Amino acid sequence: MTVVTLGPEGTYSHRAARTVGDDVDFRQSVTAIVEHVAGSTDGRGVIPIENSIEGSVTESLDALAEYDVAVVREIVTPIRHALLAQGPTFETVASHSQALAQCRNYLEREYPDVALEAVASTAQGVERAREDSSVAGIGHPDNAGGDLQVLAEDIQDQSSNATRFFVLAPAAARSTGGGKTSLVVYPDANYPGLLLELLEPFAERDVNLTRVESRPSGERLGDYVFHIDVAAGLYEARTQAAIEDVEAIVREGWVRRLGSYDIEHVVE
Ligand SMILES: O=C(O)C(=O)C[C@]1(C(=O)O)C=C[C@@H](O)C=C1
Repeated sequence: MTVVTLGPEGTYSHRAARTVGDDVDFRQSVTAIVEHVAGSTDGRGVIPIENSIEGSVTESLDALAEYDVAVVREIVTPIRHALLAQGPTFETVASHSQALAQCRNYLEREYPDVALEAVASTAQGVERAREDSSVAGIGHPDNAGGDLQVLAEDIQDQSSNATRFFVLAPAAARSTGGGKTSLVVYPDANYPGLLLELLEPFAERDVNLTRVESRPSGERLGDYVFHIDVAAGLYEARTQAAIEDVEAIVREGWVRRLGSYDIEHVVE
């Protein structure tokens, strides 16, 4: 089975995808990965969802609201960034915007005068550094080699830096088994107490929420899509009952069950 993820070779997404399957294929954006999985019969995709320093990967959340796919596993992995370049002097640091942000304090302290360039992935930044001696990349240290040296390791601003990835499958592969469930809720309404109403069905049944994130719906200013994760499986009566209550509240909008899944911690 081919696993599609963010390329080129050497991204953190690639490292997470290798735990799903050996045959990895690359796309240039998270949206392209989700679109591929949604249109496949048996495809798998791995996308970053949330980082412990920088928070949500918003492109991923928006793609999950747009395409009908299933979440079948969560992978949590430590993110330990290295600074890679051909030599100690460079003018630009190129990396994924999440990685640049995760190393913000380090860069301000050690390289206050360099320009920052956001590219599609950490590995693409490393490629830029391999081609151009005036550019350094931020990425996994395993990307060093050839002309590229590791100038510094563990440059992320918090040593506990970690990212959650979702493993995606076509909607038909949705599972009700697992310790966590992800939902996307679009109320298409706005009135005082709406969010409280949406969360009460879970509290009443002792279902612990592990994440609530709001994203602009794109329809109009102040209109939101909510991404809700709970620490309970869809197979549980309490989860089903809570979601039915939410569906009754958002009659004008929709609720998408992304599925239930378990978490895997991948250390390297
Ligand atoms: O650019 C990469 O290497 C990615 O896999 C993307 C990504 C992200 O979007 O968060 C993944 C993990 C790290 O948090 C930094 C970048």
